[in-house]
Amino acid sequence: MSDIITVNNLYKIFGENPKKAIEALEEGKTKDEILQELKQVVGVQKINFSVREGETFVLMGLSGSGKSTLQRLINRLHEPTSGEIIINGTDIVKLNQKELREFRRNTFCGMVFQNFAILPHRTVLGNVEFGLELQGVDKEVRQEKARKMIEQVGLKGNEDSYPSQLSGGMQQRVGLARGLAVDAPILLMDEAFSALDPLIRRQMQDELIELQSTMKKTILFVTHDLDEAFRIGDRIAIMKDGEIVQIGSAEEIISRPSNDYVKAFVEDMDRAAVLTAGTIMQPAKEIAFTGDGPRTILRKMKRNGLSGIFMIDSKRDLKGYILADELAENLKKHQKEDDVPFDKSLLREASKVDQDEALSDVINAYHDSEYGPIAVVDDKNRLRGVIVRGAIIAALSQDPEAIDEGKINTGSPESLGTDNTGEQDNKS
Ligand SMILES: Nc1ncnc2c1ncn2[C@@H]1O[C@H](COP(=O)(O)OP(=O)(O)OP(=O)(O)O)[C@@H](O)[C@H]1O
Repeated sequence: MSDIITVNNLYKIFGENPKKAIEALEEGKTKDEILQELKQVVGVQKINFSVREGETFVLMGLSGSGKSTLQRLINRLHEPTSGEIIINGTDIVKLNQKELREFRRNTFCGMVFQNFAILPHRTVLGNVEFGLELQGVDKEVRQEKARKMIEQVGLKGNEDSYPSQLSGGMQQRVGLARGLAVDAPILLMDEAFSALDPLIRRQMQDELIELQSTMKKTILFVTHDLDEAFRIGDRIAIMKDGEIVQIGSAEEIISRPSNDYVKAFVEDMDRAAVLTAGTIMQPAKEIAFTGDGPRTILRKMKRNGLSGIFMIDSKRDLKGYILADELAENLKKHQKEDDVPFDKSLLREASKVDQDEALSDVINAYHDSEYGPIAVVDDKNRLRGVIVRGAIIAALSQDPEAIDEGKINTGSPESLGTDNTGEQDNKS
């Protein structure tokens, strides 16, 4: 995916003397000190990031952290104090007003706001076609597009209703349909779902994810809600005092917060719902191959102190799990033979999860597993890694270093249930 928006060293100072404020920032003064001493408000500072085409990129932060200011700079509703904003190869800071109008029309779908900002005297259809009308699209074409979009957001049958006849959730669908109907690559959403009650809000988030999977717009979404950011964002930029303090996927931010501020922020998150099997797995260091003889496999296990081992074929296709005790028992029966083939009845079904499955699913798989480690596979059943009990505990214990090191935490959380896997856990 190529970058559609690139922002370089962007500043926005509100006040009469922005140059002085930027100098003070460079000297290390804080936003508060600059407000006190210079009476200048730092909107955003030292902003550098890129958004990829088709990505849902979320600006997240507390009130006053600068997220709305940053979003408004991106379509130049605010004039930057300094810096570059390159969209599709054009530095929009350099455009004159006429060029800017044209550029906006072809680039932005318009904005979806918290207060819906729909026109009260227009019907649903009239509202949804409005953006296309501004673009100068013919009535017939725009109404056909608008009707399609109304259907996609689940409002079919309400084309002729007026906003006052609709619930909050329905009004926001109108706003969303209006934004999405416009044939432009970037959709800006500012706290779009914040006024909705929690259940409807979640529904709208799900629908946005669903719509986005077919529409593939680039969405720049502002929210103060971390749950929302993590649910819908491919990547999230966390802002504080006008600065971006971390950019990453939900998993990256949760498992590796860049500083104490972010760490405190994500502490209350439901980590089990956000981390995936792929994030917490470790490489499968010792594996048995289908061509290996049983003695070789047993030697491998003994050498590494393993009580079980996964077997794969030459394409890494996962074949099953072998228990050392059972293999040793089986080999005793063939002590005097030279060339013993591997007895396929020793191959047990491996406990496995897909690499994209959430930690909560991994925990369930662990519960159901009879013999310990969980294999992590891709969509072709190829072995990608293993998850041992210690990694699950480390992931739940909010200790990023423990995840890196696969460190065992001796505290056994009830959520993992009975430890029927004994010593084999950390050994595959
Ligand atoms: N037009 C303006 N004039 C002066 N200061 C402004 C203006 N707009 C924003 N600010 C200041 O810039 C800073 C960032 O504000 P901004 O609205 O971008 O934050 P936010 O993270 O979007 O917060 P919220 O969620 O409350 O909207 C704040 O200190 C705010 O007071």
